[in-house]
Amino acid sequence: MTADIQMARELATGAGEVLLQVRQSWKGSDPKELKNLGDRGAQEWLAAELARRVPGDAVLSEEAEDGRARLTADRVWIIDPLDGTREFSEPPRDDWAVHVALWEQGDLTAGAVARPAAEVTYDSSPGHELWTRSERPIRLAVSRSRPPAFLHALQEVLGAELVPMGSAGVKTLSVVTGECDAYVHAGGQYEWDSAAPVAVARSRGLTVTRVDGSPMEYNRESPWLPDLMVAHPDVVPALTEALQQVDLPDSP
Ligand SMILES: Nc1ncnc2c1ncn2[C@@H]1O[C@H](COP(=O)(O)O)[C@@H](OP(=O)(O)O)[C@H]1O
Ligand SMILES: [Mg+2]
Repeated sequence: MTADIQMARELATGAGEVLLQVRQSWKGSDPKELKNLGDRGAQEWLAAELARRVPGDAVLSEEAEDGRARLTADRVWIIDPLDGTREFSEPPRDDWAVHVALWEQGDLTAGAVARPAAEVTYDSSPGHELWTRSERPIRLAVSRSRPPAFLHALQEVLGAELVPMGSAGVKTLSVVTGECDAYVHAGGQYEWDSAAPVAVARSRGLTVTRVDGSPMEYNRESPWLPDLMVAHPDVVPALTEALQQVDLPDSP
């Protein structure tokens, strides 16, 4: 494991501990307040750790203003301090995550996704064998709160099962573990929603592209990165064909 992957892992896990404490000590009744406390607590802890450990690196975070410095930086940490904010605010749900990725000169070079309430952290270190797919209907991970309309069409074309859950990180991890065969999203997301999950998924031998088959690219001027496909390689031909038959949302 490289030092950067180790650091991504420590940061994701550490922010997860902060989030668990926030959830445990919360005595309020408005879930919005819990969401805000979580977003802020994890962001503050991650920002302080990054400033202390790698003061020369740039940061792109869902919860901080986007400075231009990252566009000329060699190293950019792309972080989502709390992905699946909605699920975080619904204890005891555990389908929420912390995303920490590192982009260096054109590509993701490290990433970790923590699922604090499930007590697991996955990272992008090499050496993990891809799981073997057995014959079964294709299982697609899908947002539990706002499933994109095209997924129902995709489900029909493929004869697939939809598996609802919160968080882009958790959905990607469901493909990493073999619970699902693919996670296909379109219609809106940002770089921080997918960077760390994509780094982990690639390291496990999964296929990761935009829904049109083009590569996922990070640290672009606009952090808007509205679609992705993470899939076991065995289902990619069927998925690609099915995607051509459904109406995908426009990706501005
Ligand atoms: N249409 C859309 N536009 C912008 N962001 C979206 C989106 N659909 C999903 N996301 C983001 O992707 C993450 C996973 O969402 P979901 O669980 O519904 O699939 C959430 O991140 P956050 O929880 O960090 O805001 C959510 O905000
Ligand atoms: Mg997010």
